[in-house]
Amino acid sequence: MGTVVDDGKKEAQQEALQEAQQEAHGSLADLNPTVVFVLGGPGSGKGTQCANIVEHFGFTHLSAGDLLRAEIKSGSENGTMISDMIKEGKIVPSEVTIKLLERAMLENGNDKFLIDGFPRNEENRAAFEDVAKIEPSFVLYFDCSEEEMERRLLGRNQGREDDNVETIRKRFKVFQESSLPVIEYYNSKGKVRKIDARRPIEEVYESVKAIFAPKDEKAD
Ligand SMILES: Nc1ncnc2c1ncn2[C@@H]1O[C@H](COP(=O)(O)OP(=O)(O)OP(=O)(O)O)[C@@H](O)[C@H]1O
Ligand SMILES: Nc1ccn([C@H]2C[C@H](O)[C@@H](COP(=O)(O)O)O2)c(=O)n1
Ligand SMILES: [Mg+2]
Repeated sequence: MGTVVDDGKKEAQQEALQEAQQEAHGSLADLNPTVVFVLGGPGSGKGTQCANIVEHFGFTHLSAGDLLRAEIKSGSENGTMISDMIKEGKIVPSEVTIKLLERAMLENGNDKFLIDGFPRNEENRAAFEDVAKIEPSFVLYFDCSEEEMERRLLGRNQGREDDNVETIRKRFKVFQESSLPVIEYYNSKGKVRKIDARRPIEEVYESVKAIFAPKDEKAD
Protein backbone atom coordinates (compact mmCIF):
# COMPACT_ATOMS: atom_id res chain seq x y z
CA MET A 1 0.00 0.00 0.00
CA GLY A 2 1.36 3.49 -0.85
CA THR A 3 2.02 6.11 1.81
CA VAL A 4 0.41 9.57 1.80
CA VAL A 5 3.76 10.96 0.60
CA ASP A 6 3.90 8.40 -2.26
CA ASP A 7 0.33 9.21 -3.25
CA GLY A 8 1.09 12.93 -3.24
CA LYS A 9 4.17 12.34 -5.40
CA LYS A 10 2.18 10.22 -7.84
CA GLU A 11 -0.52 12.88 -8.16
CA ALA A 12 2.09 15.58 -8.78
CA GLN A 13 3.76 13.39 -11.41
CA GLN A 14 0.42 12.77 -13.12
CA GLU A 15 -0.40 16.47 -13.15
CA ALA A 16 3.05 17.29 -14.60
CA LEU A 17 2.52 14.62 -17.25
CA GLN A 18 -0.88 16.05 -18.14
CA GLU A 19 0.56 19.56 -18.41
CA ALA A 20 3.39 18.33 -20.64
CA GLN A 21 0.86 16.48 -22.77
CA GLN A 22 -1.30 19.59 -23.14
CA GLU A 23 1.74 21.64 -24.07
CA ALA A 24 2.71 19.15 -26.74
CA HIS A 25 -0.73 18.34 -28.13
CA GLY A 26 -3.13 21.04 -26.89
CA SER A 27 -6.30 20.29 -24.96
CA LEU A 28 -9.54 18.56 -25.83
CA ALA A 29 -11.30 21.91 -25.49
CA ASP A 30 -9.01 23.32 -28.24
CA LEU A 31 -9.54 20.26 -30.42
CA ASN A 32 -13.32 20.32 -29.92
CA PRO A 33 -13.69 16.96 -31.69
CA THR A 34 -16.74 15.34 -33.21
CA VAL A 35 -17.41 12.19 -31.20
CA VAL A 36 -19.64 9.22 -31.96
CA PHE A 37 -19.99 6.62 -29.21
CA VAL A 38 -20.23 3.04 -30.53
CA LEU A 39 -22.04 0.74 -28.12
CA GLY A 40 -23.47 -2.77 -28.14
CA GLY A 41 -22.98 -6.05 -26.33
CA PRO A 42 -19.72 -8.01 -26.42
CA GLY A 43 -19.36 -9.47 -29.91
CA SER A 44 -22.13 -7.39 -31.46
CA GLY A 45 -19.65 -6.24 -34.15
CA LYS A 46 -18.55 -2.79 -32.94
CA GLY A 47 -14.91 -3.19 -33.94
CA THR A 48 -15.79 -4.79 -37.28
CA GLN A 49 -18.13 -1.98 -38.30
CA CYS A 50 -15.81 0.75 -36.98
CA ALA A 51 -13.13 -0.47 -39.40
CA ASN A 52 -15.59 0.07 -42.29
CA ILE A 53 -16.56 3.53 -41.07
CA VAL A 54 -12.90 4.57 -40.73
CA GLU A 55 -12.22 3.47 -44.29
CA HIS A 56 -15.07 5.46 -45.82
CA PHE A 57 -15.82 8.40 -43.54
CA GLY A 58 -12.47 9.68 -42.22
CA PHE A 59 -13.04 8.91 -38.55
CA THR A 60 -10.36 7.63 -36.19
CA HIS A 61 -11.39 4.50 -34.29
CA LEU A 62 -10.55 4.35 -30.58
CA SER A 63 -11.61 1.19 -28.78
CA ALA A 64 -11.56 1.60 -25.00
CA GLY A 65 -10.95 -2.15 -24.63
CA ASP A 66 -7.99 -2.04 -27.06
CA LEU A 67 -6.49 0.92 -25.19
CA LEU A 68 -6.82 -0.93 -21.89
CA ARG A 69 -5.23 -4.06 -23.36
CA ALA A 70 -2.35 -1.94 -24.74
CA GLU A 71 -1.91 -0.42 -21.29
CA ILE A 72 -1.53 -3.92 -19.81
CA LYS A 73 1.10 -4.79 -22.44
CA SER A 74 3.01 -1.54 -21.84
CA GLY A 75 3.88 -2.71 -18.33
CA SER A 76 2.02 0.18 -16.71
CA GLU A 77 1.57 0.18 -12.95
CA ASN A 78 -2.18 -0.22 -13.54
CA GLY A 79 -1.62 -3.28 -15.75
CA THR A 80 -2.37 -5.97 -13.19
CA MET A 81 -5.51 -4.25 -11.94
CA ILE A 82 -6.79 -3.77 -15.52
CA SER A 83 -5.98 -7.35 -16.46
CA ASP A 84 -7.75 -8.76 -13.38
CA MET A 85 -10.85 -6.67 -14.07
CA ILE A 86 -11.01 -7.63 -17.75
CA LYS A 87 -10.72 -11.34 -16.88
CA GLU A 88 -13.70 -10.89 -14.55
CA GLY A 89 -15.66 -8.93 -17.19
CA LYS A 90 -15.70 -5.91 -14.86
CA ILE A 91 -15.47 -2.26 -15.82
CA VAL A 92 -12.20 -0.47 -15.08
CA PRO A 93 -12.46 2.80 -13.09
CA SER A 94 -13.27 5.73 -15.36
CA GLU A 95 -10.24 7.83 -14.48
CA VAL A 96 -7.95 5.19 -16.02
CA THR A 97 -9.94 4.73 -19.23
CA ILE A 98 -10.63 8.43 -19.75
CA LYS A 99 -6.94 9.32 -19.44
CA LEU A 100 -6.15 6.75 -22.14
CA LEU A 101 -8.91 8.06 -24.41
CA GLU A 102 -7.93 11.68 -23.86
CA ARG A 103 -4.26 10.96 -24.60
CA ALA A 104 -5.14 8.98 -27.73
CA MET A 105 -7.39 11.75 -29.06
CA LEU A 106 -4.82 14.48 -28.44
CA GLU A 107 -1.91 12.51 -29.90
CA ASN A 108 -3.88 11.50 -32.97
CA GLY A 109 -4.59 14.93 -34.39
CA ASN A 110 -7.84 14.01 -36.17
CA ASP A 111 -10.98 15.79 -34.98
CA LYS A 112 -13.50 12.97 -35.70
CA PHE A 113 -13.55 9.97 -33.41
CA LEU A 114 -15.49 6.75 -33.07
CA ILE A 115 -15.22 5.86 -29.41
CA ASP A 116 -15.96 2.14 -29.24
CA GLY A 117 -17.04 0.44 -26.00
CA PHE A 118 -17.32 3.64 -24.02
CA PRO A 119 -19.16 4.85 -21.95
CA ARG A 120 -19.79 1.41 -20.52
CA ASN A 121 -21.60 2.49 -17.34
CA GLU A 122 -23.06 5.56 -15.70
CA GLU A 123 -19.75 6.35 -13.99
CA ASN A 124 -17.94 6.33 -17.37
CA ARG A 125 -20.58 8.61 -18.87
CA ALA A 126 -20.70 11.18 -16.09
CA ALA A 127 -16.91 11.27 -15.66
CA PHE A 128 -16.32 11.78 -19.39
CA GLU A 129 -18.85 14.61 -19.49
CA ASP A 130 -17.11 16.14 -16.49
CA VAL A 131 -13.53 15.82 -17.73
CA ALA A 132 -13.78 16.08 -21.49
CA LYS A 133 -16.88 18.29 -21.66
CA ILE A 134 -17.83 16.58 -24.92
CA GLU A 135 -21.36 15.57 -25.94
CA PRO A 136 -21.46 12.81 -28.57
CA SER A 137 -23.01 13.75 -31.91
CA PHE A 138 -24.90 10.48 -31.62
CA VAL A 139 -24.62 6.94 -30.27
CA LEU A 140 -24.43 4.02 -32.66
CA TYR A 141 -26.00 1.00 -30.94
CA PHE A 142 -25.49 -2.47 -32.34
CA ASP A 143 -28.35 -4.62 -31.09
CA CYS A 144 -27.72 -8.37 -31.16
CA SER A 145 -28.97 -11.48 -29.33
CA GLU A 146 -26.77 -13.05 -26.66
CA GLU A 147 -26.91 -16.38 -28.47
CA GLU A 148 -25.41 -14.84 -31.63
CA MET A 149 -22.86 -12.73 -29.71
CA GLU A 150 -21.65 -15.78 -27.79
CA ARG A 151 -21.27 -17.74 -31.02
CA ARG A 152 -19.20 -14.92 -32.54
CA LEU A 153 -16.98 -14.45 -29.48
CA LEU A 154 -16.20 -18.15 -29.20
CA GLY A 155 -15.20 -18.13 -32.88
CA ARG A 156 -13.14 -14.91 -32.76
CA ASN A 157 -9.78 -16.59 -32.15
CA GLN A 158 -7.83 -13.47 -31.25
CA GLY A 159 -6.45 -14.96 -28.05
CA ARG A 160 -8.44 -12.63 -25.80
CA GLU A 161 -8.46 -13.79 -22.19
CA ASP A 162 -12.10 -12.77 -21.83
CA ASP A 163 -13.40 -14.80 -24.81
CA ASN A 164 -14.30 -17.88 -22.77
CA VAL A 165 -17.82 -18.98 -21.81
CA GLU A 166 -17.46 -18.08 -18.13
CA THR A 167 -16.21 -14.53 -18.73
CA ILE A 168 -18.54 -13.99 -21.70
CA ARG A 169 -21.58 -14.66 -19.44
CA LYS A 170 -20.23 -12.15 -16.90
CA ARG A 171 -19.73 -9.56 -19.66
CA PHE A 172 -23.34 -10.08 -20.82
CA LYS A 173 -24.57 -9.47 -17.26
CA VAL A 174 -22.51 -6.27 -16.95
CA PHE A 175 -23.83 -5.13 -20.34
CA GLN A 176 -27.45 -5.69 -19.23
CA GLU A 177 -27.04 -4.12 -15.82
CA SER A 178 -24.61 -1.26 -16.47
CA SER A 179 -24.31 -0.48 -20.19
CA LEU A 180 -27.96 -0.67 -21.31
CA PRO A 181 -28.95 2.13 -18.88
CA VAL A 182 -26.38 4.39 -20.59
CA ILE A 183 -27.96 3.60 -23.97
CA GLU A 184 -31.37 4.34 -22.48
CA TYR A 185 -30.06 7.66 -21.16
CA TYR A 186 -28.91 8.73 -24.63
CA ASN A 187 -32.10 7.36 -26.16
CA SER A 188 -34.11 9.69 -23.94
CA LYS A 189 -32.08 12.54 -25.47
CA GLY A 190 -32.88 11.35 -29.02
CA LYS A 191 -29.24 10.43 -29.69
CA VAL A 192 -29.38 6.68 -30.28
CA ARG A 193 -29.16 5.19 -33.79
CA LYS A 194 -30.08 1.54 -33.27
CA ILE A 195 -28.95 -1.06 -35.77
CA ASP A 196 -30.03 -4.68 -36.09
CA ALA A 197 -26.60 -6.31 -35.76
CA ARG A 198 -27.77 -9.92 -36.07
CA ARG A 199 -27.49 -9.73 -39.88
CA PRO A 200 -24.40 -10.49 -42.00
CA ILE A 201 -21.54 -7.93 -41.82
CA GLU A 202 -22.28 -6.36 -45.23
CA GLU A 203 -25.97 -5.90 -44.46
CA VAL A 204 -25.20 -4.30 -41.11
CA TYR A 205 -22.78 -1.95 -42.86
CA GLU A 206 -25.50 -0.86 -45.32
CA SER A 207 -27.49 0.42 -42.33
CA VAL A 208 -24.41 2.03 -40.82
CA LYS A 209 -23.59 3.79 -44.08
CA ALA A 210 -27.08 5.26 -44.28
CA ILE A 211 -26.48 6.92 -40.91
CA PHE A 212 -23.10 8.43 -41.79
CA ALA A 213 -23.68 9.35 -45.44
CA PRO A 214 -25.96 12.25 -46.26
CA LYS A 215 -28.90 10.90 -48.30
CA ASP A 216 -27.72 12.23 -51.68
CA GLU A 217 -24.09 11.08 -51.23
CA LYS A 218 -22.80 7.53 -51.55
CA ALA A 219 -19.70 6.06 -49.91
CA ASP A 220 -17.97 3.11 -51.63
N1 LIG B 1 -22.48 -9.19 -38.55
C1 LIG B 1 -21.65 -10.21 -38.24
N2 LIG B 1 -21.95 -11.48 -38.56
C2 LIG B 1 -21.11 -12.51 -38.23
N3 LIG B 1 -19.94 -12.33 -37.57
C3 LIG B 1 -19.59 -11.08 -37.23
C4 LIG B 1 -20.42 -9.95 -37.53
N4 LIG B 1 -19.82 -8.84 -37.06
C5 LIG B 1 -18.68 -9.24 -36.49
N5 LIG B 1 -18.53 -10.58 -36.60
C6 LIG B 1 -17.44 -11.40 -36.04
O1 LIG B 1 -17.73 -11.54 -34.63
C7 LIG B 1 -16.55 -11.41 -33.86
C8 LIG B 1 -16.72 -10.22 -32.90
O2 LIG B 1 -16.77 -9.02 -33.67
P1 LIG B 1 -16.15 -7.67 -33.11
O3 LIG B 1 -14.77 -7.94 -32.60
O4 LIG B 1 -16.30 -6.65 -34.16
O5 LIG B 1 -17.16 -7.40 -31.90
P2 LIG B 1 -17.11 -6.30 -30.76
O6 LIG B 1 -18.47 -5.76 -30.59
O7 LIG B 1 -16.03 -5.31 -31.04
O8 LIG B 1 -16.74 -7.20 -29.50
P3 LIG B 1 -16.04 -6.80 -28.13
O9 LIG B 1 -17.00 -5.98 -27.37
O10 LIG B 1 -15.79 -8.12 -27.47
O11 LIG B 1 -14.77 -6.08 -28.47
C9 LIG B 1 -15.40 -11.25 -34.85
O12 LIG B 1 -14.82 -12.51 -35.07
C10 LIG B 1 -16.08 -10.74 -36.13
O13 LIG B 1 -15.40 -11.13 -37.30
N1 LIG C 1 -15.18 1.58 -21.09
C1 LIG C 1 -14.60 0.36 -20.90
C2 LIG C 1 -14.39 -0.50 -21.98
C3 LIG C 1 -13.82 -1.74 -21.75
N2 LIG C 1 -13.48 -2.10 -20.50
C4 LIG C 1 -12.89 -3.42 -20.21
C5 LIG C 1 -13.96 -4.37 -19.72
C6 LIG C 1 -14.37 -5.08 -20.97
O1 LIG C 1 -14.99 -6.33 -20.70
C7 LIG C 1 -13.02 -5.21 -21.65
C8 LIG C 1 -13.06 -5.48 -23.11
O2 LIG C 1 -13.72 -4.42 -23.80
P1 LIG C 1 -14.16 -4.63 -25.35
O3 LIG C 1 -12.90 -4.82 -26.13
O4 LIG C 1 -15.00 -5.86 -25.34
O5 LIG C 1 -14.92 -3.41 -25.75
O6 LIG C 1 -12.35 -3.99 -21.37
C9 LIG C 1 -13.69 -1.23 -19.46
O7 LIG C 1 -13.39 -1.56 -18.30
N3 LIG C 1 -14.24 -0.01 -19.67
MG1 LIG D 1 -14.28 -4.77 -29.90
